[in-house]
Amino acid sequence: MDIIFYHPSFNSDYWINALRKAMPQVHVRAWTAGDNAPADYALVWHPPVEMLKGRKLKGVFALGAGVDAILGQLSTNPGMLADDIPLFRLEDTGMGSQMQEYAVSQVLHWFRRFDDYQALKLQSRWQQLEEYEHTDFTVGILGAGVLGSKVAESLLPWGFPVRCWSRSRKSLPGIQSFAGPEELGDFLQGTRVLINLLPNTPETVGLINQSLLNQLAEHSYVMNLARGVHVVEADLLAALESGKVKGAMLDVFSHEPLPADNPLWAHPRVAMTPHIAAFTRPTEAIEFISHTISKLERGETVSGRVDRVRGY
Ligand SMILES: NC(=O)C1=CN([C@@H]2O[C@H](COP(=O)(O)OP(=O)(O)OC[C@H]3O[C@@H](n4cnc5c(N)ncnc54)[C@H](OP(=O)(O)O)[C@@H]3O)[C@@H](O)[C@H]2O)C=CC1
Ligand SMILES: O=C(O)C(=O)CO
Repeated sequence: MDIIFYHPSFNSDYWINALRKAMPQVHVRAWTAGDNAPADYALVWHPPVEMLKGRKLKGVFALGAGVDAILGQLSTNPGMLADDIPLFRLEDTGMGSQMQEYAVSQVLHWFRRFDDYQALKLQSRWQQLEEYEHTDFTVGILGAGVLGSKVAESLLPWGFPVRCWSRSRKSLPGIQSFAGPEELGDFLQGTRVLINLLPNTPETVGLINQSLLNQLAEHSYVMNLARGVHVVEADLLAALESGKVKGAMLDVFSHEPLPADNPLWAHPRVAMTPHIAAFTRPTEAIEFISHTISKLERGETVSGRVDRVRGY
């Protein structure tokens, strides 16, 4: 069996060696331009079209959780991957716990008013503020998939009311589930902290806009951990100006790196990180991929297959 590997920024030698160790019976090679030799599987992130075009593969693995980039490539280059070649993505593989750390630390930061205390500190002011109540700090998570459900679970032990919104109804202990567009309004009403973990699809682009933000609780907080295109930046800035939204924590942006003249950089109530909420962890990712390939080779059912029509 042959596997080809391409990632624009990962250390290919490291990955190839680790893949060979995990699957000693398999020939793994880094794909380079002009390599048209046959392969059974491709492991990719932002692959050049020519890498996949015309290949008769048994499967393609995206080396991340989101498949918006590769599906975007496919929509402009339909011949890049035949419809019958399955596309897989990484499910958790160590990203869940990273998302939990990010979300819990930021929710606690807002809940304990460290943002307000930092602002006071910058004015050299010693002032004790009124405490927030857990009951006024409902956390609502957009997306209750692999990562959203893990984030939801991690917030429960801290005493926050937690709810999630997804396409299908969930049954997660202690978490209120809202499903579909008809229940979005009820989900937003009373949500104080909104965490986004939706995939980037035609239905979710621009979802976090003026209309959605207006439905949140007063002095709410927005955390975007999914994709920049989910948020209409001008609407978020307006909601911050009006005070409807008190603070935002953004990991992802419509244009990455965020251009130097973007007003989000200078906004005092916007915190940001450069798309680091969750990294692909090689050990866990390779375990997932090798396990999935073994099952596919045995004709068994696997999880992680992307529904290309649905978009995630
Ligand atoms: N910032 C970063 O470093 C990283 C960001 N990400 C982003 O996180 C996203 C989520 O990852 P993951 O949890 O693994 O994805 P999943 O596919 O497991 O979960 C997606 C969730 O979104 C819900 N959903 C999708 N479309 C809609 C819709 N139209 N209306 C309502 N709910 C919808 C799904 O509902 P249902 O369950 O009913 O299908 C599901 O609950 C990725 O797509 C990626 O963009 C991922 C890793 C790192
Ligand atoms: O896995 C993903 O989708 C990512 O965004 C990793 O940065």
